[in-house]
Amino acid sequence: MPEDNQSTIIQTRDLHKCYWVGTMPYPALHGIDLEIQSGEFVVLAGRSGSGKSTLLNIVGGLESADRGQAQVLGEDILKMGNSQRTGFRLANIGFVFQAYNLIRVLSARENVAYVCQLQGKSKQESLEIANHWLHEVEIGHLGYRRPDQLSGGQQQRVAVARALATDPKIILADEPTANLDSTTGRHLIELMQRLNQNLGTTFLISSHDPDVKQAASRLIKLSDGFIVNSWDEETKPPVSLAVTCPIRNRPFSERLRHFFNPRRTADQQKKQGTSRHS
Ligand SMILES: Nc1ncnc2c1ncn2[C@@H]1O[C@H](COP(=O)(O)OP(=O)(O)OP(=O)(O)O)[C@@H](O)[C@H]1O
Repeated sequence: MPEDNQSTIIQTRDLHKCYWVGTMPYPALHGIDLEIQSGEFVVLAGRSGSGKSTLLNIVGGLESADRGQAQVLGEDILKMGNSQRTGFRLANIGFVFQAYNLIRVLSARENVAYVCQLQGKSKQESLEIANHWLHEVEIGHLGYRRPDQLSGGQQQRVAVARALATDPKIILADEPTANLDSTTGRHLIELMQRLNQNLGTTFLISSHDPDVKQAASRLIKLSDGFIVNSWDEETKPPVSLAVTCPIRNRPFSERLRHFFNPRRTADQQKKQGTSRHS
């Protein structure tokens, strides 16, 4: 059961992220303040490009941010070095991706066991854990099949078993039903809900899928990199891309350009920001 005394398990403050393609900035997040309590089943909704994956990736320690804080289980994940972050992820966070991301040459149970071996468990113990979780996600009988011998829904169940096998506090799922037909997607989300209720694992899921949104204990709406209360709410234009995309995070060529002609860079960014929101 979810913990009665909920505590904040994920918290971000003023989180900014901008991607660069050559000299063009692509702002993704604008000052995101997020709070997730342990045991919640939260869905991040928003149209394509609204920043859902970016937010999940930063919270999961897969990407850096330009500015702000991201506390996961009380630790500032943005301040960790690479190896510390990898260890933290392995111990505390399970990932489920839209494209399953299974290792093609390994069987379902080997795929699940692999993450346990990364945690330092023996092969035998890891395979036993894998069997347990494959049964939990109702495909225990398919453990010896490779991913290409499984349906999309079955592969995603393997991915969920793999995410759970390390006994994480948090599962981050990026569009987990996007490649599944609606019935299979519904079954998967019901399974995730059940696991959330039985194990108390916190789920943060990004999705466009109405069935997933329906299942949420809380829905967070993202629009153009902002959290909004309703889809009608106008998002603030990224007036200050110069702030969102700090100089030190820009590509070298862009830093040089800015150094020689800061005005031109600001104008270029303003134009870019205006065109994105016009
Ligand atoms: N690697 C990248 N390089 C450049 N721009 C990127 C990159 N990744 C994301 N972006 C941009 O950042 C913004 C947010 O993208 P993100 O993938 O987080 O959105 P999303 O809501 O997850 O979209 P989708 O639902 O299509 O997966 C978009 O404008 C996108 O084009």
